[in-house]
Amino acid sequence: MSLKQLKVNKSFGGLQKVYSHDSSVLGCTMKFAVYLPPNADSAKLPVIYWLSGLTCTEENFMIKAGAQQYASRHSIILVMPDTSPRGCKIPGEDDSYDFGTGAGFYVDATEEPWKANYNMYSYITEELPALINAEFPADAQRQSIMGHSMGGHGALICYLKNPGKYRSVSAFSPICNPTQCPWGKKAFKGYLGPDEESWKEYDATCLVAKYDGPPTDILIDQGTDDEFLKDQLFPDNLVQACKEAQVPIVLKKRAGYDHSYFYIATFIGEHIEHHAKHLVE
Ligand SMILES: N[C@@H](CCC(=O)N[C@@H](CSC=O)C(=O)NCC(=O)O)C(=O)O
Repeated sequence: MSLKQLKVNKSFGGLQKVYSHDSSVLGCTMKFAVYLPPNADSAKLPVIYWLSGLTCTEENFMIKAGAQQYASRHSIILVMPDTSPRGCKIPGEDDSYDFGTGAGFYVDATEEPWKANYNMYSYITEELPALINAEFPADAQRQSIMGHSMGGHGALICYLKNPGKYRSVSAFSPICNPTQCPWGKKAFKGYLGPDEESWKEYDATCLVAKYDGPPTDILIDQGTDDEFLKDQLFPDNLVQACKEAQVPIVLKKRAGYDHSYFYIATFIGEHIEHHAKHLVE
């Protein structure tokens, strides 16, 4: 799979690395970051996948969240992929911050000219884990997923569409009901076409009604001063849908916090602890 190490830095006794590889489902070269805790050469370890938001690369969470100290403490591998294919030379791919490059929305596109490359759902749930499990000391039976904003939406749909595949899910300020907000409508129309029924397959608030997996608490974190809360995120819609479907969910509201990585860094330790409860036996 042409895995190439680009960077390595020692961090909290472990190694923070960046790799590139050729992705067959995305048809381009992709980068991802991986944090290997101190004991990564002596045992198969659990993994948490982190999905970033709009405009991010594999770098934002790696350098801003301060997650390595908690992953080191709990002996968990962190995997931090990029947020879209890059450099595919699709007309318009770099025209806006919320569609195309940096905005893959974790769907498998069905529309031209995106469908040959914009298959982030398959990349995150299939191709990347296969690579991680083959090349790193990862325990394929112990994986969880979390993310932020567009990546929080990604984490929720990957969890809900694959009962049992991920032991736990959490999200910071996720786009909870993308079929109803401007970011989601733009992305889904572009990647999935005009049939709004097909969009529901990638909307957490719509998917909970069908969820029949383990009844693990979904953990949602939301700052009350988030600049995108009112128009884009709609956490209360997801909570209501979970209540109706009897899917357990915990929504933590954080007074005064915004949408930034300063907020994520404040609470990432709690999220990794939440996942550790499900991953570390
Ligand atoms: N175009 C805006 C919005 C960009 C932005 O805020 N991106 C967030 C994620 S938003 C939802 O997915 C982000 O994580 N940015 C990277 C960072 O390091 O903060 C703008 O540019 O302001």
